[in-house]
Amino acid sequence: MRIGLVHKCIGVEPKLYLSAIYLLKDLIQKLLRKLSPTDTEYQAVVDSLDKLIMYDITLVFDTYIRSLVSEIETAKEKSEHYARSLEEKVQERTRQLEEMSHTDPLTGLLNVRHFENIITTALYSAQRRSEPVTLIYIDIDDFKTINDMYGHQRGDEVLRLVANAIKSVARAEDITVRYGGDEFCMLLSNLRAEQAQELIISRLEHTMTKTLEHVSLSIGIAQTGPEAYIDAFTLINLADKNMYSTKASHKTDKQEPKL
Ligand SMILES: Nc1nc2c(ncn2[C@@H]2O[C@H](COP(=O)(O)OP(=O)(O)OP(=O)(O)O)[C@@H](O)[C@H]2O)c(=O)[nH]1
Repeated sequence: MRIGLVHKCIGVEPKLYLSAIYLLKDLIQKLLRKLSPTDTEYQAVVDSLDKLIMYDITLVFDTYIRSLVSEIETAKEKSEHYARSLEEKVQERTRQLEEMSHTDPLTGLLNVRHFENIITTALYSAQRRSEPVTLIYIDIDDFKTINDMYGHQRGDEVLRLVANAIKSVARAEDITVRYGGDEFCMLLSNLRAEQAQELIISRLEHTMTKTLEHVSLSIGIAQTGPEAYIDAFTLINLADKNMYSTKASHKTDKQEPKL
């Protein structure tokens, strides 16, 4: 008995199979006609032959169709799998692009554009919870001289090292930003200025002495809340102003940065 799957595998089309089997039936009928002694006997054998051929056709077509259905299902599964992996890739790429658009490529800290988008929301959240927020403004002293004396590449390395020091002292909930060329900000949630001095700034200065001993930072600090709140712009300006006071005091005993 022929099996549809085999027909399919060897590429026999259903119409070819049908024409072959009808040709065979015709030949057998002609032979039976000659061999049968009576019409009744001939008709009985032809009826049996018809049933046998019908059985064969049914079997062949059943297996043929089943094999086609299974092929379609496999193709469907493959295309669904492809669509799923494509969707995952698009999602991952979108996440990466979003992260890139929020991040400063040199230091990996948040960029100023994204910071300006999120600081107001952060302050509103703190106000809703009646929590203090402290902003630290950091500027590298004489960074231009570092570039001039040691080259732009070394300057970039210093920026990365300062950023790493900032990241290493920040808590998970803090926002760390490259604010401009050699300027950085840290927005510290639920922390007062005195606590920030103790917990963050002193640790940052300690880390700096270990990694970049002769590079000094000017740091300004400003707090808002929990009694009254100022807006983001005023908070940044206040910390910046305080940073400049520190810088002015650093300028009085100025030394060249050594790397
Ligand atoms: N290597 C490097 N330099 C940069 C980058 N962005 C800005 N700068 C340089 O940073 C320098 C900042 O110089 P200033 O604003 O004069 O600051 P400063 O020399 O630190 O002086 P003070 O702030 O007064 O201590 C400029 O010379 C910029 O060209 C950067 O991505 N990489």
